[in-house]
Amino acid sequence: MKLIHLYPREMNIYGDTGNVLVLRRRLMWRGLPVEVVPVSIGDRLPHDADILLGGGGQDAAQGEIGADFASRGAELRAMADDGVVMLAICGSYQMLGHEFITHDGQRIAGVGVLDVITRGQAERLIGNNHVDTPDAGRLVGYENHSGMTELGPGVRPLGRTAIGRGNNGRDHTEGAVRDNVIGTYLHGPVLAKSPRFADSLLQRALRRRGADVELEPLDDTLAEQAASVAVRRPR
Ligand SMILES: NC(=O)CC[C@H](N)C(=O)O
Repeated sequence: MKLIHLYPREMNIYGDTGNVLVLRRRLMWRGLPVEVVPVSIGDRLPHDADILLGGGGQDAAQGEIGADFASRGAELRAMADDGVVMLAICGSYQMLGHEFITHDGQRIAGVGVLDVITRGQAERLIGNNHVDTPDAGRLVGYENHSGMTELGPGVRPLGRTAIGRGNNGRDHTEGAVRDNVIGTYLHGPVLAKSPRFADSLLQRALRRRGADVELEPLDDTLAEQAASVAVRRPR
């Protein structure tokens, strides 16, 4: 498996890089070969990627990578159409959408992989959050964003948020999905406390390669204990 880690320096708040480590480790535990390729400003995007991961960032960091990210639009859309698995957290989620207008009016162009648009507001949505997905278990994480994201008809929500504020604090949706592309506001890193969801990403990537094997079960007792403590925390 080839994992692409987008902008590891600029887009890594609340330990989102942990998502890369979790996937890498879950593959290694099963004896499956894995390579992680960091892609920063100006680097070539490998076209044989299986999974692409991007973390959250401050508005300023999103501005810094904005032009470089936007220049990769055609490549990223082609990869998404080709079934590459993508997990984009918060700032990267916003930038996979059509655009992000920051709270102070700066327009950061997105790449239109996800049919969502985001506008910043004065109040930030902050706190613990979790969502139940229909087919990949519970995601447990933490949100902190000024951007309010509205979903278009080209995506479906990742799940419904009961306690958190999710995409926009209004419609109880959290995240967005199309094909194998998933965006979410959940930091944490989210995959550390969502082992079933982590495996569902690996399973999608293996299936796309024609290796529709069942992943060997792992002992996720600690991750599940951490998740059950986290969901009982106050928001
Ligand atoms: N946590 C994040 O990635 C924040 C994203 C964006 N800067 C916002 O505030 O909405």
